[in-house]
Amino acid sequence: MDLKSFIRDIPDFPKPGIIFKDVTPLLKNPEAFKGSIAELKKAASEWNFDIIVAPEARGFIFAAPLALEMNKGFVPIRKPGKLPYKTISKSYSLEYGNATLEMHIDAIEKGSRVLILDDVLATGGTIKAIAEMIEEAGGEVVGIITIIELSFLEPRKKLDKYRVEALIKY
Ligand SMILES: O=P(O)(O)OC[C@H]1O[C@H](OP(=O)(O)OP(=O)(O)O)[C@H](O)[C@@H]1O
Ligand SMILES: Nc1ncnc2[nH]cnc12
Repeated sequence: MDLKSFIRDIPDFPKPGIIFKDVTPLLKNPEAFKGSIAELKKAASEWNFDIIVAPEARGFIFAAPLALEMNKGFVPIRKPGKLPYKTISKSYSLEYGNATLEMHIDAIEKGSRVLILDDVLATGGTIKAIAEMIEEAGGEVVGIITIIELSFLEPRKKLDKYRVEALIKY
C-alpha cells in the first residue's frame, strides 16, 4: 500500500520553516490505517521484544493497535505531570522546540526487551530521550520503528547504536 500518498505536508506549522508531516488523512482512511499497522507488524516481527513503548500523543495512536495485534504490553511515555506514580523524566530538543517526557519508574522490568514506536522520526531527540529512560530503568532497546523518517535531519546520527526502521523516508 502507498502509505506516502496519505501523508499531507503542512508548510510553516507549528513554526515558520517547518514542513509538518500530517498523518490525519492516513488515520481517517480505514484501509490506510490498517495498512500502516500491518506494515509496522511486518517490520516488528523481525525482532524479539517483550514490550512496546511510545510517546503521546501521536505515538499512542499507532502503538496501541500494534501492541494488541502482536500480543505485547504497552508502556505510555507522557508529557509532564500526567502520570500518577513516580516517574523518570528527560528533557530534550526536537525539530520545533524543547520538551520533557516522563515514564513511570516501574514501567520497565530489568532486562526486558523493548521496541520503541513513534509516528515521526525527525531530529531523533524524542526517541533518544525515551531510549535513555528505558536504559536507566534497566531495559534493553532492541529496535526503533516509525511510520515516517525525515532523513535529511539525520536522526540516525543520534541513534547510531540502535536498529532503526522507518516505513516512509523523506
Ligand atoms: O525526532 P524529533 O525531532 O524529536 O521529533 C519527533 C517527535 O515530534 C512529534 O511529537 P510532538 O512532541 O510534536 O508531540 P505530539 O505527538 O503530541 O504532537 C512526533 O510525534 C515525534 O514524537
Ligand atoms: N516535520 C514534522 N512533522 C510532523 N511531526 C514532527 N515532529 C517533528 N518534526 C515533525
